[in-house]
Amino acid sequence: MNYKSGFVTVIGRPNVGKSTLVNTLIGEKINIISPRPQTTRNSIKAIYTEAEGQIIFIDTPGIHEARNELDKYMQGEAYNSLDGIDIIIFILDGSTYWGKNDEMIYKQLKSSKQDIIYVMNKIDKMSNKDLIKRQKEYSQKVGQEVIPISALNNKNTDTLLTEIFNRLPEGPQYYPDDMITDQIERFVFAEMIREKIFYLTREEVPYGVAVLVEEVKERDNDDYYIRANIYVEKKSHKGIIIGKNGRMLKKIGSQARKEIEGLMQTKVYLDLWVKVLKDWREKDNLLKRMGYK
Ligand SMILES: Nc1nc2c(ncn2[C@@H]2O[C@H](COP(=O)(O)OP(=O)(O)OP(=O)(O)O)[C@@H](O)[C@H]2O)c(=O)[nH]1
Repeated sequence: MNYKSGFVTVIGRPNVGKSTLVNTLIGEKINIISPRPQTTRNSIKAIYTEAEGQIIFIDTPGIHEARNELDKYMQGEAYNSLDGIDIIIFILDGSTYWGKNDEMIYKQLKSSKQDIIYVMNKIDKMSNKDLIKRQKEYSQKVGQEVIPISALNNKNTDTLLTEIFNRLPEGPQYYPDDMITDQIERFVFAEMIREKIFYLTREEVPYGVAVLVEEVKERDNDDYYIRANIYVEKKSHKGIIIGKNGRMLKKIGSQARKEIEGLMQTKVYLDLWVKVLKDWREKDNLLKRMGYK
C-alpha cells in the first residue's frame, strides 16, 4: 500500500466545532477550546499519523461577516490557509440551521479547486429524526454526501478519516510519528518558566511543579501574549509559588519573561496562573501534552 499524506483545512463559521474536531482526531487538546466563539486566532497545525499516511490539519478561525479589522484579519487567515491545501473540510452545525455565514462560506468555497468534504457536527444534540432530515437537507444544498459526526463524543469520525485518506494523494511522511503539532516553542517557554521556579523556590516545591503553556498569541503590534498554567500538587505549594502579596510569582514571571523576550526578540506579556492539581504526575494526558511521553 502506498503512503498518503497531505494538508487538510477545517473551515466553518464560528463555534461549529472546528477545534474540537481536530483535537478529537489528534487525541490531544492542542487548540484552545472555549464555549465563546472566535477563540482561535491563528491557523494551527496538528498532525495525525497512522500506518496508512499522515494528515496535517490546519485549523482556521471561524468565518463570518467582517465587522472590524480583527475580523478581516481572521477571514484572511482562513482563506489564506487554502493555498497549498489538498482537502477542505467544511463543518456545518447539525443542531442549528443553515445560516447566512454558512451560505457565504459555501459560495466562496464553491469556486476553489480543492476537494471539499462536508461534515455535519453536533449530532449528539439531535434526535434521529432530525439527523436524517437535516442530513438530507444539507446534502441537497451542497450537492454531495454530508458526513454526520459528533466531534465532542468522537462519533463517526472514523468515517471522516477514511474519507480523507480516500482523497489524499500519495506523499511523504512530513513529520515524525510522535509529533502532534509544530508548536514546539510552547514547550520551550514552559521549560523557561519551570527553570525559574526551580531556582527561586526551595525544598520539594520545584519537583512537584509542571508548567503548561495554554495560549500563545501574536498581537497586532507584533508582541506576544503567553498564558501558562503552573501546576502544583499541594495547596501549600501554591502559596509558596505565589508568595507574600504575589511577590514570588511576579519574580518568576519577570525573569521568565525576560528570557522569552530574548528568544523571541520582541516584547512578551506573560500571564501566569497557579493551579493545584493533585497527582498530576499520574495524569497520562497532561504528561503527554507537556512532552514527557
Ligand atoms: N454537543 C456538542 N458540542 C460540540 C461538539 N463539537 C464542539 N462542540 C462545542 O461547541 C463549542 C465550540 O467548539 P470549538 O471547537 O471551539 O468551535 P470552533 O469552530 O473551533 O470555534 P472558533 O474557534 O470560534 O471558530 C464548544 O463549547 C464545544 O464543546 C459536538 O460534537 N457536540
